[in-house]
Amino acid sequence: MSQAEASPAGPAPGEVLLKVDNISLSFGGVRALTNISFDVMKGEIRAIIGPNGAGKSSMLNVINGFYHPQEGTITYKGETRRKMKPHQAARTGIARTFQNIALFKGMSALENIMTGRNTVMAHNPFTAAVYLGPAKRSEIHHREVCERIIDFLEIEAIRKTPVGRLPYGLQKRVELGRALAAEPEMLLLDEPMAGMNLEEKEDMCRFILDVNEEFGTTMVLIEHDMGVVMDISDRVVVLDYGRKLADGPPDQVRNDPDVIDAYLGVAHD
Ligand SMILES: Nc1ncnc2c1ncn2[C@@H]1O[C@H](COP(=O)(O)OP(=O)(O)OP(=O)(O)O)[C@@H](O)[C@H]1O
Repeated sequence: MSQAEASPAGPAPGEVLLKVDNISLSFGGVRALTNISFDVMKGEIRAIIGPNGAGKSSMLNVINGFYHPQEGTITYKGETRRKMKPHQAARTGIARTFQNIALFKGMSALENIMTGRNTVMAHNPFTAAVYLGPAKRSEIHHREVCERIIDFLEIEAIRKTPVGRLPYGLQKRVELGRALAAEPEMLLLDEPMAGMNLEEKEDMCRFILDVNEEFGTTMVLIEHDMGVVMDISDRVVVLDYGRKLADGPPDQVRNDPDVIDAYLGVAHD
C-alpha cells in the first residue's frame, strides 16, 4: 500500500515523525492540556494512557486539527504549525478512528471503506462527468485498494452487509478499514478495543500489529486496557489532569510510582 502524499524527504523508520511541543489547550475555564510535549517515531506504536478526563482524546484532536491549542506547536514531517486543519492533516497522511463508531450504518462495509478514499481521490470534473478513461481507471484503482483492505482485515464475508447489522467488534474493524483506505502514514486510534470481548480484542491487536508491520504505518493509540497497551506499544505517554506524568517504554511506565498512584490507584512504598 502506498502512502498518501508522502513527503519524498520524509523521516525514515526510527526518526521523529511527529513532535508536540508545550501544547496547552483550554475550554473556557477547563484546562484540558498543560504544556504537553512528546514525540512519535516513524513506524512505532505509541500509546497515550491516563484516567478519565486526563486529556487523551483532546491530544488526538489537537494532532489532527479538530482542536486548536492556545499554546505550543506541532511538528509533523519537519513542518511546524500552531494549528492544523483536519483536511490538512488528512492530506498529509494522518487518519483517525473515533471512540464511538462513526460509520454510515445503512451503508455496506465496502461502501464505508470506500468513503475513506475521499481524501486521496483526485477529481477531474470533466472526465468524471462523462466517465472517461482516467476517471474509470481511478475508480478501478480505488476499488482495488479497498478490496485489498477487505482481504487484509478478513472481512470478505461481510463486505456487502450494512454495518448497522454487524456485531460491535466487526464494526470497529470496518472503521479501521475506512481509516486505512486513506493509506495513512500515521493512524490515530481512539480506544480501538473499547467495548470488545476478549476474542475481539485479540483480533484487533493482531490487526494493529499486522498493519504496523506490513505497511509501516505509525500508530498513536488511546487505550484503557493496560494489558493491551503494555503488549503492543513501543512507548507509552501517561497523562493525568492534562499534564504529562510519565513517558517511556511499557516496563518503565508500568513501574513508575506516580503512574501507579494516579492511574492504577495501587499503593506503593
Ligand atoms: N469540546 C470540549 N468542550 C469542553 N470541554 C472539553 C471538550 N473536550 C474535552 N473537554 C474537557 O477536557 C478535559 C479532557 O477531556 P478528554 O476527553 O480529552 O479526556 P480523556 O482522557 O480522553 O477522557 P476519557 O478517557 O474519559 O475519554 C475534560 O475535563 C473534558 O471535560
